[in-house]
Amino acid sequence: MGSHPHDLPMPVTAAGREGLEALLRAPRRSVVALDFDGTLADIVPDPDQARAHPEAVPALSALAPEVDSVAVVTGRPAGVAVRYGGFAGVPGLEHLVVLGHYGAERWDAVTGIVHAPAEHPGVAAVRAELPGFLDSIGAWRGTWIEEKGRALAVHTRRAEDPAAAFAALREPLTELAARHGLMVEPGRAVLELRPPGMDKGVALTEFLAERDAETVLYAGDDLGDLAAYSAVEKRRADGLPGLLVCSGSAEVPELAARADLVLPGPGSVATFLAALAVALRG
Ligand SMILES: O=P(O)(O)OC[C@H]1O[C@H](O[C@H]2O[C@H](CO)[C@@H](O)[C@H](O)[C@H]2O)[C@H](O)[C@@H](O)[C@@H]1O
Repeated sequence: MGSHPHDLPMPVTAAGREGLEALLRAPRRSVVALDFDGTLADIVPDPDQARAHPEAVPALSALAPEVDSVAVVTGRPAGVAVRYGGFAGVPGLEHLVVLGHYGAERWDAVTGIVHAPAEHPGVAAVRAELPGFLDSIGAWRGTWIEEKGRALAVHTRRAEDPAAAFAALREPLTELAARHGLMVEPGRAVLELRPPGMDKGVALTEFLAERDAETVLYAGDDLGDLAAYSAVEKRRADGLPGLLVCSGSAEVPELAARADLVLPGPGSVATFLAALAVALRG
């Protein structure tokens, strides 16, 4: 990987280099949008123990005043991401926005309020059926259900063979979800049953339109981030610059293959964001 004049790592694609140049040239027209788990927070076996990397919030609070806005775009409930990220009341992050549940929920630091739609009725039905359903198809030891309020996630990271459990559960859970008007969102050793109609691409596109942004930097690590990648690629096809950053892992090669810049995990993402803040401050 080459180095940029501002001591920033050089994106490997021409489109990515254009995106970074545009961000450096016009930061006030730029949005920085980031996924939470795996990008700002290291992956851990228990989702309740996930926290922002110690360098992530200081980097974001240095960067946010230099750009139009910073948004966290996550599959987590917005309030959970705010808590686990430690995002509330941080100097520099007074205008942070957290788009939770793949954009169905929104928390604004300015108000401290989460806006959310009514719960999809299929979630209650799946909640009632899921434990028995998993038993009936032969529970994989170590799989467990995360209660997400507006969705339910079946985790396989703690199973004896996480990849085999994921593969075996994917089709039956997709059928269960479809019976109740839900969809399955696959992720890193997780299959989430959630309402359709929103994804990170829609959420990001709407946020960029709201901000009238010219340039976007999007960083993610998981399959759910591919929709946001597609949104940035579509904007680039329309002549609007963007930079796609991947918080890399062996678990999700699909994202690295489409990224302009692959960084080895949340610690490196935080270092990159801090360097970007320094470069923008001149
Ligand atoms: O969109 P994200 O911010 O990346 O959230 C997606 C899912 O993240 C969580 O699961 C992932 O992180 C866990 C903690 O590190 C890990 O144990 C799990 O294997 C990962 O898939 C969260 O629990 C899910 O609800 C989110 O959908």
